[in-house]
Amino acid sequence: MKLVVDANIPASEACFAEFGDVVRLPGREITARHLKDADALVVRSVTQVNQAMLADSPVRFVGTCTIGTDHIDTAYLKAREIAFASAPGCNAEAVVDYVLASLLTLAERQGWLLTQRCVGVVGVGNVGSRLQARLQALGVEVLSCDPPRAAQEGSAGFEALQTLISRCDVLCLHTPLVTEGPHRTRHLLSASEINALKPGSIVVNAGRGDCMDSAALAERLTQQADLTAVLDVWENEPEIDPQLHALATLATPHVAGYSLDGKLRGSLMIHHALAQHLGRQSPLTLADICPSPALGELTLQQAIPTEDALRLCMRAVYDPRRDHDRLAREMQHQAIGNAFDRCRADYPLRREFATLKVRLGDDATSLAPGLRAAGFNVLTEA
Ligand SMILES: NC(=O)c1ccc[n+]([C@@H]2O[C@H](COP(=O)([O-])OP(=O)(O)OC[C@H]3O[C@@H](n4cnc5c(N)ncnc54)[C@H](O)[C@@H]3O)[C@@H](O)[C@H]2O)c1
Ligand SMILES: O=C(O)[C@H](O)[C@H](O)COP(=O)(O)O
Repeated sequence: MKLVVDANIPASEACFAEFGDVVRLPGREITARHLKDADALVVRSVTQVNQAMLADSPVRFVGTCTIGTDHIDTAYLKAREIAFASAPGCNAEAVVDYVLASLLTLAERQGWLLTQRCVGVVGVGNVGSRLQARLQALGVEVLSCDPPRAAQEGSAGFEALQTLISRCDVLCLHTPLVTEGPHRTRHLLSASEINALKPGSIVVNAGRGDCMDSAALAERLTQQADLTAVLDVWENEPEIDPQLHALATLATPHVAGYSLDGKLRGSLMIHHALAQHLGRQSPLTLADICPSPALGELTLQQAIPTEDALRLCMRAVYDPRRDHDRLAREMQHQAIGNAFDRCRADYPLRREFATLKVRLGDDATSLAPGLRAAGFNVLTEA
């Protein structure tokens, strides 16, 4: 059996070599030519998997080690009866870490407290629901918008997008790219929504770049300069708009979900899906392929303001300014697309908040609820 696997998938040997010969290729370079004698294809989000790719191929299984599936023509796979699996939720915790870390960074820079802000979450799925839960546990007011869920489950607990736009200080987009049907998300935030955002508000996009009209956002940021933009995803990746890049306060190269834990969960979920497709059972677990974190534990001995403690612990694990700075630096030395992809391919090791044990001394136990709410693994002396 021959498997073509994106070279940016970690643990591909541990997860896929037992099934056959693994050919690793850069995801953007995989073409129909490579699949002429392949039985399985395992990708991430940068490989377009469609009829052009698979028409002349014997591939019977396609897996994507990602949450998003907009790069896969699932209707074509279904018509050809090619098995398909994705990795829902694999990196959702990492995206929530990214959003919390970005907001805590802006709070420090702009002089406000997270608990003073109302946050709108658009798209309350694996990512959005976890974000909502962590923010609410921290005492932050959250308004949620998810029309597909509201249609299925009833409208209680969900608001209209316009309500979030008019009431929230922070608007976080966590929608998939949906181009057809009643709940399309392409340019969900178009010029009219972007222009209606409250002056001084923050807009975060860690869903898909196409969910927001980049030109309209660039226009508002240029003309009024009264918004703060945190952008991890972009229209036309990797050839992102340099003007919008320069206007965003935090601008990262689609790495919100790039924790090692999240990527490995994605590899593992597709490993199990392929095993099942082949009628096998596999005992492989995350613990088998995921190393212990470099920083396992830290101790806080004195109570300090909660959000300072959150920043301290967060920065011991992940600081989004590092990803912002690196993209800006790489863009000075090479073409934008190369810079964007290089930052993703050579991504430094990053772990999730939950991997850090935070030990609290007797004088710091009041910090326990806030640190737990933010996702850290809190240990108290008692
Ligand atoms: N930046 C990153 O690194 C990164 C990482 C993971 C996921 N993502 C993106 O984030 C998206 C969301 O991830 P998820 O795991 O929460 O997916 P999910 O499928 O679990 O949840 C998506 C939610 O969006 C809702 N939704 C769909 N259309 C909507 C609309 N028009 N308005 C409001 N809500 C709508 C759905 O009902 C669903 O609840 C993914 O599809 C992916 O594109 C990005
Ligand atoms: O959909 C997802 O899971 C995320 O967007 C993921 O982080 C994409 O990563 P990539 O496939 O581009 O490496």
